[in-house]
Amino acid sequence: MSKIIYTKTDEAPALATRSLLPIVQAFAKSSGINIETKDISLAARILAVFPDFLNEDQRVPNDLAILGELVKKPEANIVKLPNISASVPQLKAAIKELQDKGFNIPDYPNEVSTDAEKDIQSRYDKIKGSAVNPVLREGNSDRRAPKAVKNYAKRNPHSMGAWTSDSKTHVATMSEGDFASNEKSVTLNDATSITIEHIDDNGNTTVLKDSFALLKGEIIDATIMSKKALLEFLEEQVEDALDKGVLFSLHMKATMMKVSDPIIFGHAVRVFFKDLFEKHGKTFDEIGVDVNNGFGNLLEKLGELSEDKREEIRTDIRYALDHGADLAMVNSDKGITNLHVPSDVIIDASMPAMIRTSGQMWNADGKLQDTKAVIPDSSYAGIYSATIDFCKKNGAFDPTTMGTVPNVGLMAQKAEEYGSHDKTFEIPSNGTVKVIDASGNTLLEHKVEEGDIWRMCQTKDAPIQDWVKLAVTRARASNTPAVFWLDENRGHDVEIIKKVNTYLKDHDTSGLDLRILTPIEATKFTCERLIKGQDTISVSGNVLRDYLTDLFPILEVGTSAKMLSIVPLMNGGGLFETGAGGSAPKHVQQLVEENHLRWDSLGEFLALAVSLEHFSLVNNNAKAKVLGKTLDDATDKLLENSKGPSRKAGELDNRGSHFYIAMYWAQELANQNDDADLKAEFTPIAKQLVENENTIVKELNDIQGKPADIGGYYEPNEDLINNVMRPSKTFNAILS
Ligand SMILES: NC(=O)C1=CN([C@@H]2O[C@H](COP(=O)(O)OP(=O)(O)OC[C@H]3O[C@@H](n4cnc5c(N)ncnc54)[C@H](OP(=O)(O)O)[C@@H]3O)[C@@H](O)[C@H]2O)C=CC1
Ligand SMILES: O=C(O)CCC(=O)C(=O)O
Ligand SMILES: [Mg+2]
Repeated sequence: MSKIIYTKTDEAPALATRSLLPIVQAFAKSSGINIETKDISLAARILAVFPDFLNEDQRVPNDLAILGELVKKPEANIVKLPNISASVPQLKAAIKELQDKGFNIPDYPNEVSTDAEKDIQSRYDKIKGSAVNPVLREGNSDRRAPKAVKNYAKRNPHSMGAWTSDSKTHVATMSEGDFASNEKSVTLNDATSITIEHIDDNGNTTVLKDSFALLKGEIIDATIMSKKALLEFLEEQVEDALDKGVLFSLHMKATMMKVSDPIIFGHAVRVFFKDLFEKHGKTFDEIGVDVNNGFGNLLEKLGELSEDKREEIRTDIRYALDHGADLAMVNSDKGITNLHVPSDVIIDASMPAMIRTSGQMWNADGKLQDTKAVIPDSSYAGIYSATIDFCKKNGAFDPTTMGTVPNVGLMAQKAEEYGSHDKTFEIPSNGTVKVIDASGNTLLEHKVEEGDIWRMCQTKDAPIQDWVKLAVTRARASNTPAVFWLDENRGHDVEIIKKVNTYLKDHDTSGLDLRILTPIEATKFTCERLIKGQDTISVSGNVLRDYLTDLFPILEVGTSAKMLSIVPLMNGGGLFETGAGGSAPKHVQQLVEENHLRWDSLGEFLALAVSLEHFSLVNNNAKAKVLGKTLDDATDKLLENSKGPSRKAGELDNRGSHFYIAMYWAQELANQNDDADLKAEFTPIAKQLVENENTIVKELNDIQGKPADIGGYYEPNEDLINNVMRPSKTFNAILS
């Protein structure tokens, strides 16, 4: 039987689910719509791959693998909430919590020698980083701000920091030796299989990756980040930040780019703390410091040293922080810097947040300061420098008048960089890396040096065709100009441009304004239009999809969580992502401290409405259509009446906002005339909800202000979390 799958994830969205899902299930039940959950939380994903370490009753199914199969089938209808893309520190914390709860799973091995350790590490490495989204995304992405959201932001603009032309904020990026400069790309005329080999200067060959299949028409590209060039660049930037009196701030995507970016992150930590590593490097090696997992790893490991040694090193760290360039802070009260944990500052969200705040970040004194945003690879850094230049010239964007930038993103089947981690290698010695096809021809070749990062990406042809089609469809449906953000100076983009030009001919493009511009030109073009209130669709590859769907939404509507984020699956199913934002760990902290959840489930409301509509089409279920339409109308009403969560304890929070969506939804169902059964069912429910509005809201607000116990972070206790998230007896009684 067909159903809607609602994903159980982590942190704030998972908390919200405990409150929202019972409402949705109650509303959908009489229409024959089954809403089932699949648990893809970090904790569940860990438990799922270690059945051999667990008691029978502790084992859980591998829900992610099940969904990974489902997305390839036409019946797929999945509402996907944001989940943790775990950095190593997060992974270790989750393992520890599960172990403390009696799950006998192994530690994350820091170093591996035995086969057993290798096996454990490889299981954990599959869970690490962005391990969920790439599995589910069997389609391209269509993200936009719904009209109601845009209108709400125009009427209730979020704060925007002012920009002046004398701001010292800037983006620093490499001009040579980086991924962008070294990229080579080819399109395959025929299907083949390839191996990746490293041949050292003495002629010894190591297979980096065994033979794997490629499809006809697939684009592959390979490139390197030169370690030498990177270190030189980082050293210059640390010095320049000190000279200019701006904050040094590194912006990476260590979660998605889970092999390359932690390595780059580690280099940045070592360069920033150069004297410290020169003086104590040997000690750090002895205690197994691995700053690819952030400077926090070093601080943690200091615990293994004698008190004297530890104090000596701490003194040197303080000296380095006091006399070096100022570091951007994640939490100045707690002394957590930009370099502490690779998952604390994630470029897609961190750069727009900075641009929204006058180009400033927090310094060690908790004050805002101009910033040097260090983005080593220059492939996409230009979009941020162009935006910053635009703000310096024109001032901050004005949410009350600016246009909107929907995105059509090439994402399906692990397209481009975001699918590259199983083909990314830190090179052990000088030599050559070759991609060799089944007939022994070398398709791509790079000279490499010890420490360089070599990587290869794949982009299949069918997703590109689907993406071009989606772009034309969106441009037509919204009558909006669409720009392909592609750079004719990059190897990979040249191959994509050829295909775009070919596949555009498959569609009726008459009267449409379609262009291909480099990312920098596209940024300027889009920004010029934005301030005139004009809309422009960005049609982009996978990385820019990620960057642009945080950048513009955060400027336009304050957060990407309010975006409609649809993934039309290539085999006919639907994946409905909620927003484009993450899972906001700060929100859980606030709930635990003062029982207030400021998570806004707007993204969930929007996703559910489209999921219901999709369900009605696929299953010929007219009631589902009515439910979807009325949910959308209820969402409009919620926005109109400002019933989103506040940020302060004692005021309406996530749970209160869910009460209002239920009340408005019931009212819309009572008022519609398309389905008499639903009208009859929901008329008395709407009445009860309205009559009890004050009681329920009071019940939901009165419990706030005190700590809330949910019995865990990664694996909360089901009873506790349900009690915390469903505290209104009156509301629960009406729902049941
Ligand atoms: N699709 C996915 O599965 C994604 C997962 N992630 C994961 O999420 C985690 C956090 O990522 P991060 O980059 O910090 O980005 P987030 O999007 O979680 O957070 C940035 C800020 O945006 C605001 N925000 C985001 N969503 C909401 C919401 N629904 N309601 C209210 N405010 C919201 C919060 O601001 P404020 O605190 O001011 O209220 C938050 O601190 C990481 O583990 C990351 O891997 C990240 C992106 C996408
Ligand atoms: O999967 C992830 O880690 C992040 C995804 C993301 O940021 C996005 O899709 O916008
Ligand atoms: Mg993103």
